[in-house]
Amino acid sequence: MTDSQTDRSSRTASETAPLLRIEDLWKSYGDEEVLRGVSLDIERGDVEVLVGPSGSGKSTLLRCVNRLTEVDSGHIYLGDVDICAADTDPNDIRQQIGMVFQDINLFAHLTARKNVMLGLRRVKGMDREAARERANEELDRVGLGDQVDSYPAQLSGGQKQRVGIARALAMDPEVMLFDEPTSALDPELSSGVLEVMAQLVEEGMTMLVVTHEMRFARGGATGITFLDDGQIVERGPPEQLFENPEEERTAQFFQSISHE
Ligand SMILES: Nc1ncnc2c1ncn2[C@@H]1O[C@H](COP(=O)(O)OP(=O)(O)OP(=O)(O)O)[C@@H](O)[C@H]1O
Repeated sequence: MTDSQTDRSSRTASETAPLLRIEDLWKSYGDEEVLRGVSLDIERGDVEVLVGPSGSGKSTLLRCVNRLTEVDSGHIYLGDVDICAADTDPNDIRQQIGMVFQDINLFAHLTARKNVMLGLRRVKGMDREAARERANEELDRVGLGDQVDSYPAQLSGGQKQRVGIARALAMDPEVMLFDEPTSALDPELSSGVLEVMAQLVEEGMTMLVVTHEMRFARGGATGITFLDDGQIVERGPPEQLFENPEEERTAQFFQSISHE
């Protein structure tokens, strides 16, 4: 058993307040109700995988958690901070809740190290040397210790994605959000990214992940949330959703993706 698994199983009652609480979230675009009363508690060390059909609202939910999308109503708390409150600075939230997107948006004119250093310098206010050292450490953590001086054009898609992960980790986030981090990558390039994500699971990182990688969901998730038409249909441990779902819609969904 790893340390992180021990930590999860030995949590005491006083420590069980969720790290992230999503409460009755509603979001529409025009007439389309995309999130319809979503509530979800994520505890420290949880790895929650969001699955659901295309257009069910998975990305929108992640974007609300990172304040990239404003909610219509409902609340999201990180600890006791209301992320959605008008006086909460989105930039503070984005340091504490790192996000990795499907599209890899690195600065092309900066090396991997400088891409990671940018936030450390500008947001954390670190001096150049400290930021350089920290960037090296984070790139090492994602297996790119030998690529710190490479420019994005010299890196594979999977390596670029790992630079993006290192950049988010450098902010010391409490939670990491992943929005289909491997779906733009060929299978062989995905594996390095999935290995880094598995390593973060081992380290006990709290993660909310949208992915079609069902092997990661089965092996790495502490919970699976099945979202359909903007509502949570079922949530439970991976064994339940994969093997013994309570809801017919969940069973149909997992059957449909097993034929893909
Ligand atoms: N900025 C936007 N403006 C208008 N409609 C949007 C916007 N973002 C998302 N939508 C719509 O909201 C619905 C849910 O989109 P969302 O991307 O959250 O779904 P998803 O479950 O992540 O889908 P996918 O698996 O295809 O990425 C879709 O119908 C989408 O077209």
